Amino acid sequence: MEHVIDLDAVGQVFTSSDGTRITALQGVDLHLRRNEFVSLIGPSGCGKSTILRLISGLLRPTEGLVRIFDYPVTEPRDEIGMVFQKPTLLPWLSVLDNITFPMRHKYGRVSDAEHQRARELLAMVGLGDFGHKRPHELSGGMQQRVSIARSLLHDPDILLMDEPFSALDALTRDEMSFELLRIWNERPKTVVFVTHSIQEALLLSDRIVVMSARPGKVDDIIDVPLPRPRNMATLADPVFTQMANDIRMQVFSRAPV
Ligand SMILES: Nc1ncnc2c1ncn2[C@@H]1O[C@H](COP(=O)(O)OP(=O)(O)OP(=O)(O)O)[C@@H](O)[C@H]1O
Repeated sequence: MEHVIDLDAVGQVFTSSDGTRITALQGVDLHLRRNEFVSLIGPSGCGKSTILRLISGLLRPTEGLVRIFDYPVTEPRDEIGMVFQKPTLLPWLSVLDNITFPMRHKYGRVSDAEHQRARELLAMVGLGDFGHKRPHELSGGMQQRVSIARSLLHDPDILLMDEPFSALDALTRDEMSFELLRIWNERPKTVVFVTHSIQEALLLSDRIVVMSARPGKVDDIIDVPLPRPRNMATLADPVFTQMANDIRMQVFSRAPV
């Protein structure tokens, strides 16, 4: 099985402003396959976002090795798209210009083909008629759709998503999960998805990485055998309910009191 992302014995120690050393990650081994959907869950501060930053090349590990397509990660790369908790759109640009902004920023220009692709992506996330609007004219869910479209403009092989739906209301959140599954189905890629929601992780993932409290380690990697395509009926599947309970017990039993 081909690995797209490899973390070998990765450790991360931060030195805080008062000189205290914080071991955020210790001995993390992770091997993620092409086009699989993997969620990271675990208690607050166990290093989930740190893992995304290491994969993205925004951070270099203090121990061990991070590789993408077998090459050590030394800097941010074009094969990777990122979506954060907040949509981080530029308020003075139109929705379409927000989507093409990273290209314009990096290469100084945006080709006609990229403009066309931006319009297609906007249609794909259900906002075909909103390209000329400004971000403040859109709801939170719509803004997050724009940031997903932006992350897909250069058709990355890897999509890193850091609690992308956590700022949304429960209904929009479910809707966005199904939408993400549809997009992932249309444009398969390796997705690493950080969430605090066990349900969200189960609904979306092929595998769930359960992390233990700081110093963050991989506690368990759980295969999710639920059939695809997943939909509303998946939420009522007895396997879903049982797994959600089991994982909840596992996470709580490891969390610091
Ligand atoms: N730049 C930094 N300097 C110092 N400490 C840091 C830095 N970045 C992260 N940390 C610490 O490393 C630990 C892991 O942080 P990280 O944000 O990866 O956790 P997380 O699991 O994503 O947390 P949450 O679920 O609350 O978002 C935390 O204790 C955090 O305070």
